[in-house]
Amino acid sequence: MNGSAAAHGPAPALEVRHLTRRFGERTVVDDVTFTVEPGRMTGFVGANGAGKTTTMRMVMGVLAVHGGEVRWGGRALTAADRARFGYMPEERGLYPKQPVTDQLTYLGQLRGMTRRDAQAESARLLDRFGLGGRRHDKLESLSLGNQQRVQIAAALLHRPVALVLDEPFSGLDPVAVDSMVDLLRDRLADGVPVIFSSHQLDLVDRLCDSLVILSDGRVMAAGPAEQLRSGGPLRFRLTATVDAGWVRGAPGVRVLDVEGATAVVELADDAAREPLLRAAVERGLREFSPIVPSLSEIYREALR
Ligand SMILES: Nc1ncnc2c1ncn2[C@@H]1O[C@H](COP(=O)(O)OP(=O)(O)OP(=O)(O)O)[C@@H](O)[C@H]1O
Repeated sequence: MNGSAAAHGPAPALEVRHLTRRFGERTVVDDVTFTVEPGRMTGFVGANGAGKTTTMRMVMGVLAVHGGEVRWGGRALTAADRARFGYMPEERGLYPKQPVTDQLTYLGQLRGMTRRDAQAESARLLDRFGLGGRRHDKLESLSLGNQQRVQIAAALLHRPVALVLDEPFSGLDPVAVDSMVDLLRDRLADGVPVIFSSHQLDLVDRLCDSLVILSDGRVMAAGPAEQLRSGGPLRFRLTATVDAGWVRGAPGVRVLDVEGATAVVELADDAAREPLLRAAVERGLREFSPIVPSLSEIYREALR
């Protein structure tokens, strides 16, 4: 298949380094650095206006860069590299009046596929989305969710070596999200780096291996999900045999919740763990378990 990651060996990481962009006097992307590792689904989150779309546009060469660079395979990303990327822009960009399969085939050919390959791959993708029967319909006659599926098919058609997806899940029902995720997982298994922006934190939590959190054009946190989770606050749930009110006096311990014999606490640092555990044992310890934060909690924490 033309341009497939498998045909070229595993894809390299996509590295965003000190990327900066201004509009007039305002710096809307400010020294942004993160890495999208091959085979990792990276969620790109941040409030409205944080700079996600602007960053993705610079990665894809749609918008000029005012500082920093994007690297691929250890060198500056080129237009030829980008042609092998899959991009789903915020402004979706397919033609409403054209039949679905015609425009997918055309796009595939633009990206170097043969007509036959492009037709076969668009048929396969449309089938995977349950749209096989609609392939000759005009795009505008499809529901918004189905139009979104076609947009995704357009980004995936040429088996891209990296995926940059701006809000790919918005407007999709849960079944459509799952079929899209299945397709993305196929690409991830080939070692393709995937970054997608989203406001749906529950989805990000469920799907992402890594996270980039942006606020006002700056990276607040970035890295593998497990690393961000372990770097979060030290929270524990502990249950003893007596009323848990006693934890309130424990040194280095902030009490988040007490209910009967159970308390949820946050430790100032790791040194507070041992004395707390000893005190709990003296009170008939039953449970002392770490609370692993969800990515959405990490997100909220990073933006505080
Ligand atoms: N062409 C432009 N001219 C002037 N300002 C712009 C332009 N494009 C974006 N901006 C501004 O840059 C900032 C970042 O916008 P951007 O669309 O990148 O944010 P975002 O994180 O993608 O937001 P959303 O989640 O709402 O899509 C915003 O304040 C926006 O108004």
